[in-house]
Amino acid sequence: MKIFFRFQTFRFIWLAKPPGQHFHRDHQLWTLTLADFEAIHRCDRSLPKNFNFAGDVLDQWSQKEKTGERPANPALWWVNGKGDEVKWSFRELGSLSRKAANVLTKACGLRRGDRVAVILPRIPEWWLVNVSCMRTGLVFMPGTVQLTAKDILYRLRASKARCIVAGEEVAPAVESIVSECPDLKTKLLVSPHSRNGWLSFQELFQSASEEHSCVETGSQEPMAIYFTSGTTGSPKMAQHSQSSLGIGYTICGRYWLDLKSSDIIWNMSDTGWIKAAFGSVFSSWLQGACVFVHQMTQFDPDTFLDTLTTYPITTLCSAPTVYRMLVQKDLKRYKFKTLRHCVTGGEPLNPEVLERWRAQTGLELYEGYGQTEVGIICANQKGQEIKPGSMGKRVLPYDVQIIDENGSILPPGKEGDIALRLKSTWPFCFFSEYVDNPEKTAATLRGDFYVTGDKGVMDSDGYFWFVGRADDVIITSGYRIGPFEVESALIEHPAVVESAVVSSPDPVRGEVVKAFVVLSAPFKSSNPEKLTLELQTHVKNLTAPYKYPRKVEFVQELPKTITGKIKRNTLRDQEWGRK
Ligand SMILES: Nc1ncnc2c1ncn2[C@@H]1O[C@H](COP(=O)(O)OP(=O)(O)OP(=O)(O)O)[C@@H](O)[C@H]1O
Repeated sequence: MKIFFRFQTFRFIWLAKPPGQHFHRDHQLWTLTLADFEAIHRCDRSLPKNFNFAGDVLDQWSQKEKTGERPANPALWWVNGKGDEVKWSFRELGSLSRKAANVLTKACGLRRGDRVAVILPRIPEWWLVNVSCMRTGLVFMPGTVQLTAKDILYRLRASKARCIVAGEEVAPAVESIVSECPDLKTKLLVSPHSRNGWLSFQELFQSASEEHSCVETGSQEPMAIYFTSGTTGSPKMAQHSQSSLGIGYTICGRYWLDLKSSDIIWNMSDTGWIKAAFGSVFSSWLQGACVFVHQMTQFDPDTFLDTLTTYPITTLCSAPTVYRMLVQKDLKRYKFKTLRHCVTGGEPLNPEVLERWRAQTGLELYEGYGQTEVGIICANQKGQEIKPGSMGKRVLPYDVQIIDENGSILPPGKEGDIALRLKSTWPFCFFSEYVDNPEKTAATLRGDFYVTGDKGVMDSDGYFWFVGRADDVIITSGYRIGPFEVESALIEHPAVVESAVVSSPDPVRGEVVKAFVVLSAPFKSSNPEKLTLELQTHVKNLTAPYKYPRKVEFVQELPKTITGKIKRNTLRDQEWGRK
């Protein structure tokens, strides 16, 4: 409720001023267009020397609003399910983020290039702080509110952050470790209440000026640091530039998300992950679309479906795990009047889930494949035929290939490492480096390629098929087995909600396939031995028989990262007694 009133006040202040009075033309306006950005992707045009997403993109949309060239669609539409709502136009976002920029530079004394850790839930301030970091040249480092004190300590120390912006959810955790972070100078609290030792964002914001000139950042200047999901180890700090994020998501916003300025996109990602930057900032705002946010603290299928039927959302972006849960419901009961485009990624999407989504909603599900480091690499783009189970075709400007251990390109149909060919220069939409970790950055290279660490196959039509993370591939009796194929076979059985397939030690074969299975409600009390046999026969009938899980364990849930990805390595370590 507090947030609502606060922002209603901002809105009132803004509307009380004559339109345009506080509009700033910071630099470069309209020297670059979306067509230019696409030309950069196609390598038909070089990167501009300077680029700033706030000045060169957001302020352009603000200008278009002024001249009526953009539909009357908010830039940000936030709800919390309790009746509170915030709607900002691009002009409002511009004016509010200039105030926030002054809070960061004047009141907090931060300087261009300083790193700012931002641990906020899905509240409008997250977008304000993000855009104000762009305006001031500060390096934005988001983290999820689910981080523990230990996680926060790791992030603050590794990044040498100068400032942390957080809410009350994590303030006690920050206080418990702050003495171990000598580089941290400022703690900025986003809350209606004050707290000892913290500056109050709300108070400083109220009195901050709207006058601010956007910093003229270089295209390759650092813009953000993203910690990877930590699916396979400690999160790595992938640093992105103004252009890698600010221009690099043009093609996928246009052709994968199929966005136009009249669209309203609901991207479910937590604010701590690059998927939030991708879907709720860059891809969408490059196209001038409205970003819809529901501040759900926990995913709840019923609230989710109500939201989708209540608001005029046109585009949905969510992880496969969400679609896996949704297809358990009777979706035919819901009318999604405006929804027309659904995408997913971050994990493999089982073909069974795609088929069930299609059958129940009449909508396609467009899968994309990407990484924090390099953005979207492959996707089923609008207009392309979808092959269920495939991640689609390569996305410009990437030249995606399957290579062997020597860096040689493998022919279609052969399994190998999914890799991106590097021309003479580092692609502009790549991360710049893993901060302070040149060895890790160098380890991603093999000959002329950047190696993703995933195994896959390309077919003769140029579609890519995910086999598994390189470490997840199971080698048994000389056969190589990708967990995804076995999991996809298992989920076709009505007893299986989801599963994780890993290697397990075996005295004869070295390792064998083991499946951890979460059962659907009607099968929860089945006889385990009988059901194991049934599932094994089912997999043998659907895939090459040697892939069937020799061991099956029924579990209540699977270990997952905060982003919802299955942590197969945890189960594998457990099997091999490595814990
Ligand atoms: N459509 C997809 N199908 C299969 N796997 C996917 C898909 N999209 C993403 N992934 C997986 O997610 C990985 C990228 O995720 P992210 O950048 O969040 O880091 P992470 O690899 O999960 O974490 P860490 O590097 O810390 O272990 C990809 O390398 C791939 O393994």
